[in-house]
Amino acid sequence: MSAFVYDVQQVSQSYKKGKTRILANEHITMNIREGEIVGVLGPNGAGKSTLIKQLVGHLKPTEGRVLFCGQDVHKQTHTVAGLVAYFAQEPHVLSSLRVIDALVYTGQLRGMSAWEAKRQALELLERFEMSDLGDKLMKRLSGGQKRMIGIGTTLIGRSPVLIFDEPTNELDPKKRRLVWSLIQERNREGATVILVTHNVLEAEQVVDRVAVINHGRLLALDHVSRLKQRVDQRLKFELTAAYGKREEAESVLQLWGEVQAMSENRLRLLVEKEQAHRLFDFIMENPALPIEDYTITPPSLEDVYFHIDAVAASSAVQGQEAIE
Ligand SMILES: Nc1ncnc2c1ncn2[C@@H]1O[C@H](COP(=O)(O)OP(=O)(O)OP(=O)(O)O)[C@@H](O)[C@H]1O
Repeated sequence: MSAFVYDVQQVSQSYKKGKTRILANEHITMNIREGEIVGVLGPNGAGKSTLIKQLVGHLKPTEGRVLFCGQDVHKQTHTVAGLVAYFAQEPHVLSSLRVIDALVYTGQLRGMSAWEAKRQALELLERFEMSDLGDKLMKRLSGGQKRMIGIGTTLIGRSPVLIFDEPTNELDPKKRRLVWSLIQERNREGATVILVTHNVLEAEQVVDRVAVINHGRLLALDHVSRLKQRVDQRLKFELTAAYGKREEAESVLQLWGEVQAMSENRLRLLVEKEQAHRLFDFIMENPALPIEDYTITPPSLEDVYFHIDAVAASSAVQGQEAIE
């Protein structure tokens, strides 16, 4: 058994579009270890889904190769299909089935008995609070309900590797939270998880490592905490100015650091760490300041995302390689 579940080696993919070719990914090299949750982030059209399709064997890379447990994905497509459950971005093909059958048949395709597949299907419907929809046709479900059943078909059968392409799109906050906790639950039971998401703030609570992709290139792959060390280490104070007093608050705060206006009465102040306690004292000792409240926020994965993107954009201008 290889140390890596996936070993992506110098993978590139070009699509033919009329007479031109689109380079969707370019020399991507990365690996996924057993038991981790890896998030794949990047803007629209960055090449995330292309990478996922290469991992599951739906696309054969134009260059390079993808190894699954040490062997080329394309030399063992049946094994990969049996071990990797994939939630695709596009609606799946089960639309003429009843909800319960979509789940049970998928479970049986993964080698479960009809009885066990039905048991797991009913359990999932209950977790989703969708037990009353079991007999409904898939095509009669709402967009979010369809997505939940799609997630159910990925989870049923307890595959050792789960790949989700934007699992929480279109879901209400309660369902999104449920999906993230189900993903973590399966991971605790041993599943390796790879997920593409635009929901950076929610993903931050769940993922171990993050791959940032843009223009088909891997810009970063690291643990969230290590990536955070790359961003601005100044503390971020978010302040609300008293009504109509934003400019007054701004002029006082400018003495302490860089002030950014976030909205009509919201300000962001970036302060060097060693200055922070003095700023606290200053606010406490001056109750007449036109500031209603404030919070301190540490760097988030979203800050990391924007930082990496900005560095890559300026490197591209300088014609310089941005990968570490
Ligand atoms: N089948 C295809 N034929 C031609 N071009 C394609 C095809 N699929 C994707 N592309 C192009 O390849 C690039 C990468 O697309 P991809 O779907 O991998 O991006 P993505 O990061 O998943 O985007 P999104 O977040 O919008 O889903 C884009 O420029 C896209 O237009």
